[in-house]
Amino acid sequence: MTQLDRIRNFSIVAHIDHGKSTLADRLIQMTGTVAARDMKAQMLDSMDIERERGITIKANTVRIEYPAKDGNTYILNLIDTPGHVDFAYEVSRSMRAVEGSLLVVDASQGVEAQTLANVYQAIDAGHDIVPVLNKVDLPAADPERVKENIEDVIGIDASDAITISAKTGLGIPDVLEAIVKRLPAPKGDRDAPLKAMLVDSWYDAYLGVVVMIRVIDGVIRKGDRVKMMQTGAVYGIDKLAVLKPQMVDIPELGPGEIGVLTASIKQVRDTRVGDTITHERKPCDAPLPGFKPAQPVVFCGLFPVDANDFEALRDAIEKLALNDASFSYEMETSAALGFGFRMGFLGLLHLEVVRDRLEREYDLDLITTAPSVVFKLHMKDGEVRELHNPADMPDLTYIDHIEEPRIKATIMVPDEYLGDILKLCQDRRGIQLNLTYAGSRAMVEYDLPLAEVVFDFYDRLKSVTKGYASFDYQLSEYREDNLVKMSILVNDEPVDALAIMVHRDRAEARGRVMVEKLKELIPRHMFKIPIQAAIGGRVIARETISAMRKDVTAKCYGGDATRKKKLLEKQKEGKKKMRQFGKVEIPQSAFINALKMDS
Ligand SMILES: Nc1nc2c(ncn2[C@@H]2O[C@H](COP(=O)(O)OP(=O)(O)OP(=O)(O)O)[C@@H](O)[C@H]2O)c(=O)[nH]1
Repeated sequence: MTQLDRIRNFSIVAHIDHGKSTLADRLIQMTGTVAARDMKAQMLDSMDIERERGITIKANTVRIEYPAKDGNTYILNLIDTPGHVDFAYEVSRSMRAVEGSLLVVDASQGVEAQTLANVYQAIDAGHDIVPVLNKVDLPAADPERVKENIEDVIGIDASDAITISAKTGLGIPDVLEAIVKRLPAPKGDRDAPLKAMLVDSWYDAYLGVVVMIRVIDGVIRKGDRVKMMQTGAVYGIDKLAVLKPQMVDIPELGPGEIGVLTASIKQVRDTRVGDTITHERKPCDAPLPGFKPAQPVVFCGLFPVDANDFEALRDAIEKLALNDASFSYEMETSAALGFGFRMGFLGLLHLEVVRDRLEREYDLDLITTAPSVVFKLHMKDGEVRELHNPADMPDLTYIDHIEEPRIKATIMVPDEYLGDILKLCQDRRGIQLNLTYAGSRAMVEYDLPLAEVVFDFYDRLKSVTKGYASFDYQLSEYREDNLVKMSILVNDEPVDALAIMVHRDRAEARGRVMVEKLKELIPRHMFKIPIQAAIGGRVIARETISAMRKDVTAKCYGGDATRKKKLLEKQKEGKKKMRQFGKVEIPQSAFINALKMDS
């Protein structure tokens, strides 16, 4: 048995909440990789937000040593992958670094949209797949039905699926044996020139940039001088380690192995995921086929509520960018909001995570403008421009036509909610592509404009189906449509942060909803405030907030001074979350809430 024969590299693919992290924790625990006293629930979800929200964002990895029943000790490298649609690109890149997958399906639920999307990525990457039915401790678990479901919907053999409960530990030894028996060992040539794949990289406060690699051929050692084939940069390796999951130094990594290195790399942006690492002196012939870099698809403006916080915001964004190369940012000025940043994200969840971190970890109060997709403006002079911000929309007379990104969405939903889903998709300008059934669940595919999905589609989908629908999407193409910019005027002043691109046929309805919402969201002032939605110079919807005296202490007759003080303080507190537009104060929450559609 060679060294390679004792290695297994794998990932776990699952729909969100089907128990991937719990299973990973169990595998770590049962092999004694982490001493029981150091075991925290969800070992691999290292970021606070991840733990709080229970989602895995950054792919992590762990090396497990497992003494198998055949008497050999195997090295099992698990790469953890995120489950949410926004992070599909992270899934695809980690998949290329391993040979097999455990497909975890909740035995009380069955296959969901992200199970499908993730397992297809594993199949594309050429993986061998071991189906694992989790949560069999639940009374609603029906492993036999879910086996059939896997065979029907995914089309792989599930007859020897392993039934487990990651919660109680039932069946975990079978999973470990199956990894060794049913997944292939990696291939590679120790004597060939070094060829390693850059799988991931992140910023560590003590070590600087840490790079995760998978060695394909050759051997990498501490002190080696290596070259990144795509960027051409050369580095000396300072540290070589494996993750257990904490770093443990190791003198070398051979073919099939997964580990991390540090090499005085300044920022994560200097590393390209998918790049090939080789020796400077004796390089390999050809790099590995590249990865597609992550492309931001959702853009929005982020502005500090307090203009004095601009420098603090810049600082915070630069710090976050050290660790997350997947969002883009550039400075933006808005007539209404002052200085801020236009930022690009992989999806809405990504946007929320980044905004949350800025607010929480850096103690900033932020205004988020309407999320927008990238429109392509075909100008009359033949130029094609990308529009990241509706506020930058040029005069219509220069534009020949506008294209918008479309997606192919897959939605899985219990029968009884199908009608609601079809209506929701129809309302969002969807075109139905396909409708199939697996048992009492329907799988429907829609062609939808991304712009109609980025905002609150996912929330709506969850609420109309009481959480039972699952959803996944892929970008498909850019297509022409009748799109216009709708402006919102508050007290006759256009508020650029509320401008959106809409389909002309929907403009009136959207405009009406927005002005009605704003009427509720903007508090009364001492004067009348007209709120209008307009396309070009034409007003398409209008509401008016009537005037009011706003002496909040007026009702406190007599001398209750503390009560009066409290009220004034409360009002001051409220002010911090307001933004001044001309004479009108608009609460921070209005910017997002005005855009929510109730259809
Ligand atoms: N009853 C029961 N609950 C389980 C089992 N495995 C996991 N859970 C629970 O299911 C929920 C989701 O589990 P996670 O391990 O966080 O799911 P995940 O797939 O890693 O989710 P993401 O990290 O968000 O992708 C948690 O509340 C777990 O405690 C099980 O075998 N039985």
